Amino acid sequence: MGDETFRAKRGLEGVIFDETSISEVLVEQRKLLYRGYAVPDLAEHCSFDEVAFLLLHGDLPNTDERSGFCDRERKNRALDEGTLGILRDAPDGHRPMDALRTAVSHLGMTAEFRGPEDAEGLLRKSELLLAKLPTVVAADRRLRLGQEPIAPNPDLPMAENFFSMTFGAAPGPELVKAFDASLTLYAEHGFNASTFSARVVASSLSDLCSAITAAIGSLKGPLHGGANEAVMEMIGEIGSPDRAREWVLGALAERRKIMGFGHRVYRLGDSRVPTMRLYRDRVAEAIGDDRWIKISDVVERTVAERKGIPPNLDFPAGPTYALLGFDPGMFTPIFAMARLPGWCAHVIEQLASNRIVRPLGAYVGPPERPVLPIEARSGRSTRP
Ligand SMILES: CC(=O)SCCNC(=O)CCNC(=O)[C@H](O)C(C)(C)COP(=O)(O)OP(=O)(O)OC[C@H]1O[C@@H](n2cnc3c(N)ncnc32)[C@H](O)[C@@H]1OP(=O)(O)O
Ligand SMILES: O=C([O-])CC(=O)C(=O)O
Repeated sequence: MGDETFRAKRGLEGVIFDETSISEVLVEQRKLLYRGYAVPDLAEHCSFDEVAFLLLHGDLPNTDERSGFCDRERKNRALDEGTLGILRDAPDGHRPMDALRTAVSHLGMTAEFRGPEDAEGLLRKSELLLAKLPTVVAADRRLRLGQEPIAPNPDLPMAENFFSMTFGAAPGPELVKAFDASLTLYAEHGFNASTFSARVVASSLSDLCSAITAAIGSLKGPLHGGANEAVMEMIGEIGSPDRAREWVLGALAERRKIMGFGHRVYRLGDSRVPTMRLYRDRVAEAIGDDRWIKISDVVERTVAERKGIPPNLDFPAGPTYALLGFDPGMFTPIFAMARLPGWCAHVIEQLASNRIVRPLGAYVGPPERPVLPIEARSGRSTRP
């Protein structure tokens, strides 16, 4: 053991890393507040653009602030040729999250993203990313299917424009509202893995696009944002409600994790699930297809009975996106579009009172030993 001898907090469980005024998770009450506002109220009464403004600027916008914010968002949606070229040249069979991560990394080199990263510069660049991420996600989806990207329509609000760029048209208002509410539910969640990644990168005084690139890489994993895709893969594999119980019991017997269940912070249940479930059920009813819900219900009951573990937001969100017509590869990129204002707010907060993030590790490797000449070394393969 070296000097750094102490018990490691693996996964940083229970560690308070810093103060934040962006969101508050009230575990016992199963509540989540964004800057003091209850998230189900925001999902019901506000659009995602207002929530993005709230996270980035500190409070809900008034009418003038909202119209200025939305005008800038509509004006900045288009991608430069270079970034579109990255998407066009992406290898066949690529993962959509890889395309998104690479596109954001590329955007960071473009002229639009140059300039100082003082408070004003960070807000300007955060708003640019907010406008451009949906365009990247929709364009990549169309190119993957061999279709030409559809240009953003500045006459449409954010959610309608995203449907238009993806499918050519937006569905009815009830379905658009369900999608928009899901973005609000995904927008921010404290010091989760991807947000923490963004803050770590920002803490070395790197730059916003590098921080967001890292966050996207972290979100992609199935233990975090990638779970919403994995949920739908599981439901698809189960196929019908009468196979669901057996499938779950088999997976648990093999000690496999059931995607969309469990949470590091919410041991009693994810505060966002009831709201997402409500919108999922509305979408299923509007479409007249409750297949995924019936399977989900059996999965949820079986996991509760055998493990006592409640679902997290990804569990109802996955089937909602499938019902809205998105392919599973788009689910985690949609999560990233939604989480973008949360990530940017955290980078801004980190830099407002920065200290480089540099924890310690408890060394458990070999003690000090001499460097032998190469002929005298036993080598790894012969080591006991
Ligand atoms: C929006 C989001 O990002 S929410 C998270 C999305 N991720 C998922 O849905 C992936 C599935 N869930 C998981 O892997 C975990 O619950 C995590 C990653 C979310 C949390 O991980 P941790 O806090 O480290 O919990 P950990 O993995 O130690 O689980 C504690 C116990 O519950 C069990 N457990 C936790 N989640 C699950 C699950 N989904 N299925 C089955 N068992 C589970 C573990 O096996 C462990 O049991 P043990 O003590 O008998 O070994
Ligand atoms: O908080 C977490 O660890 C994961 C999560 O639910 C989120 O990022 O929305």
